[in-house]
Amino acid sequence: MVQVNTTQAGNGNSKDLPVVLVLRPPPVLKMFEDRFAERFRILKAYNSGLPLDRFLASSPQAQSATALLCYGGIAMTDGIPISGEILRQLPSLKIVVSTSTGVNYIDVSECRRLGISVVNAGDSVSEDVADMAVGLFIDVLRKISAADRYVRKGCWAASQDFPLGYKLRDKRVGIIGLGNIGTRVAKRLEAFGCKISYNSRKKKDSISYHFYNDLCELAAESDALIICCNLNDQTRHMIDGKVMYALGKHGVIVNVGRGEIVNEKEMIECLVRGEIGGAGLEAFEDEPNVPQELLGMENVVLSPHNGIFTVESLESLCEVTIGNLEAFFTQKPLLSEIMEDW
Ligand SMILES: O=CC(=O)O
Repeated sequence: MVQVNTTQAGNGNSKDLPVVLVLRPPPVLKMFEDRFAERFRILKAYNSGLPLDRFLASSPQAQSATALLCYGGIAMTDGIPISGEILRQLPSLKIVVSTSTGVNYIDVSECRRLGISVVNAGDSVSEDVADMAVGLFIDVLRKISAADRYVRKGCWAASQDFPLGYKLRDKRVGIIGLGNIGTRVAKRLEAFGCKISYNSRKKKDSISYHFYNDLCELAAESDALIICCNLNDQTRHMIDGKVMYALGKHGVIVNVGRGEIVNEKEMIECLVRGEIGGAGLEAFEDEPNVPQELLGMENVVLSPHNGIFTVESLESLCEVTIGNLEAFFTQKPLLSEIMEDW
């Protein structure tokens, strides 16, 4: 039997509170621990001093926990995949609360089979991720990061040439995944005078943007592809060399989804051979390891998967996470349940 220290700041009587199991603390829990601790008893597997398997098997509290709070797929952090193996070790589990939007690190079909609900960050961080996508795109076209390096290195003062950028207006942008984030990227870029088309699982009847079922066709008709979709078995490596070849020599790839949606090796080959024009990336296949080749490319803008990390987004993520947990414990409708397969 393992007793875990669940002592929480600002909580004198945590024993009466509903238990929430945490394997690794999500950034939002670290930032707002007091708010969580006022409402829930956080069962901190990471404080047990035991290997996870042993802790889960031997802790009566873990065995009776109905809610699991987790995160994953976001760099600068070290989330744990919520595999079928972990789920099967938690016989009382009824809900998995993800503080990430992407739930590719959760075995969602096993959750369904076991009757466990899954909720994610909902729409709480979409605005900021959309801003990041647009920011990366503008940076690639207008070379803002490259210009910053140029000034700092003294190249301006030394009268060295700086290459021309490209205008944003009139660019044809193909959005891949027109959900909460993709829709916002589209709205923002429309305001800049871009022409929007999209690809998603199915055509959306209420949307007037041109829909392409075929990614190569979308790429051939676009100056940039902005990846905003989920990672799943259908989308893994769907942006490959063929799609990039269709995008063409001036084409730009922006990825604010997950690294594995792009075939990174083929993207690097295309960039090296000049088969695409540039990339703005905040997601990589093996985060936080960014391939060495990308580090030296002036036409590539890199960001450490930090699209959601603003004060405001973490605040609203805290609200939706606590809201989902409270709804679950009081048998009210969940705020952001994942309804279909991802
Ligand atoms: O990548 C960010 C998220 O999934 O929330």
